[in-house]
Amino acid sequence: MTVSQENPVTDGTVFSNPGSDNPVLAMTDAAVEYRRHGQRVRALDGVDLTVARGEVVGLVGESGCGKSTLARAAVGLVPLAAGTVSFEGEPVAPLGMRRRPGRLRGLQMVFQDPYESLNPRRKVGELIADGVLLGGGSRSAGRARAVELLERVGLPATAADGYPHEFSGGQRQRIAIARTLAAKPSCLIADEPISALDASAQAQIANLLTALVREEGIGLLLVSHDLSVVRQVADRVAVMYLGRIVESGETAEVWSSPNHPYTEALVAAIPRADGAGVLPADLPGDVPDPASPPSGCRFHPRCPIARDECASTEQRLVPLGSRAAACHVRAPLPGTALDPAGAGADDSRPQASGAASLCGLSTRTSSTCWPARCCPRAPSRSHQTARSPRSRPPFRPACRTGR
Ligand SMILES: Nc1ncnc2c1ncn2[C@@H]1O[C@H](COP(=O)(O)OP(=O)(O)OP(=O)(O)O)[C@@H](O)[C@H]1O
Repeated sequence: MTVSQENPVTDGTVFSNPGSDNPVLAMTDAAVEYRRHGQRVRALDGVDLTVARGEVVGLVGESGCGKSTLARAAVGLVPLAAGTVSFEGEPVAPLGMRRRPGRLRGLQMVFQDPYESLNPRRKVGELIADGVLLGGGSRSAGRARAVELLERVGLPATAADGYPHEFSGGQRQRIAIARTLAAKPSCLIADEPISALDASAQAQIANLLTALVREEGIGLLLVSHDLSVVRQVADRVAVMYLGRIVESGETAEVWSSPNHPYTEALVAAIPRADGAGVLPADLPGDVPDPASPPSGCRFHPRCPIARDECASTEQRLVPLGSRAAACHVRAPLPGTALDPAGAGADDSRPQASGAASLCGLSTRTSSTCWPARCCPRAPSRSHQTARSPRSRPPFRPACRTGR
C-alpha cells in the first residue's frame, strides 16, 4: 500500500511515501466534492492510496472522516473532483457497479448491509450465477460455480435454492461475498462489512475475507470503525481525518507507536479488558464539517499538542521511515519553524521521524526505507524495513485487550 500526499517543500523537493511497487488499485491525489445546499463539500482531499494483491489495507477514522467516500470513489461509485483512480493500471470510470466495463469486474465492493445489495426476489444461486453469466459462462456453469462459491464461503450447496431473507446477517454477508467472487476479483473494497453483524459473525466474516486475501491473492481495502479488527487483520493501515490521510504505515508499528496525535487518540480509545478505552479528555469535540474545515492542520482545534503554526500552516504527509504522518510537531517539514534544526521541535517523536523528515529525498520504495536508498550515511541493513509476514492468527472478537 502506498498512502501518500505529496508535499511540495520550499526547496522543490516532493515527498511521497513508501508503498507497493505493483499495486492493483491506486488512488492519486484523489478528491471528491459533494454539493450541499448549494455549497461545495470536499469530503476527500488529496489522497493517495494503493492496495497490492494479497494485502489487507485498513482504513480507519471517526464517523464523517470520509472513509465511505474514499471507498466509493475507489470503485467509481462517486466521481472524482480531482486526481485519479486506477485498477490494474487502467482508469476507473465513475459509472456505477452495473454499467462498468468488463475489465473492471475484477474490482468489487462488499457493502455494510448485504440485504440491500441482494435482490430479495431472486434465489441465492441465481444471484451468484449472474456474475458467471456476465463473464460469458453458461447457465449450468453458473449454477455449478454458485454452489462451489457458496461452499468456498462456508455455506452448504442447498443455500443456492434459498432466498436472501431466509438467511442470517452473517450468512447474507457470506452470500454477498460469494457473489463478488463470481467475478474473480483481484481487489475487494469492503465498506464496514462486519459492523452490522453480531460478534461471532463478525469474526467469521473477518476471517473469511482475510483467508481470501491470503489464499487467492486478492487485495482488500477494509473500511472499519472497529479498530481492534483492523489491528488484527490489516497489514497496513491508513488513518483518515476530515477527508485526508493523516498517518499510514505497517499496522503493528502504527498501533504500537502512533506518530499522529489523532492516531494516538484512536488507539487509546480501543476498548480494553480492564474497561479502559474511551476517547481521552484532551480530544474534545467532533470531526468538523468538511464544508468549512479548520485552517492550517485540520486536526489542530482538537489536538493536545498543537502549536501556533498548526493553526496557520497546512500539513501533509511526511515520510517517517516506512511510515508517514501529517503533523507539524511530530513530522515537521524541513525548513519550517518546527523542524528539529530550528527552534521548538518536539523531542519526544520517534527516532525515525527525525531522520526521515531531515533527509529530504523523494524516492518511493516498498521494501526499504528511503534513507537506505538515498542517504550515503545510512547503514544499509539497519534501515531495511521488511514487509510484515502475511500470516496472522485468526481474528477473535473477544480479544479486545487494546494495545
Ligand atoms: N451525498 C452526500 N452529500 C453531501 N455530503 C455528503 C454526502 N455523503 C457524505 N457526505 C459528507 O461527507 C463527509 C464524509 O462522509 P463519509 O460518509 O464518507 O464519512 P465516513 O468516515 O464514511 O463516515 P461513517 O463512518 O459515518 O460512514 C461527511 O461530512 C458527510 O456528511
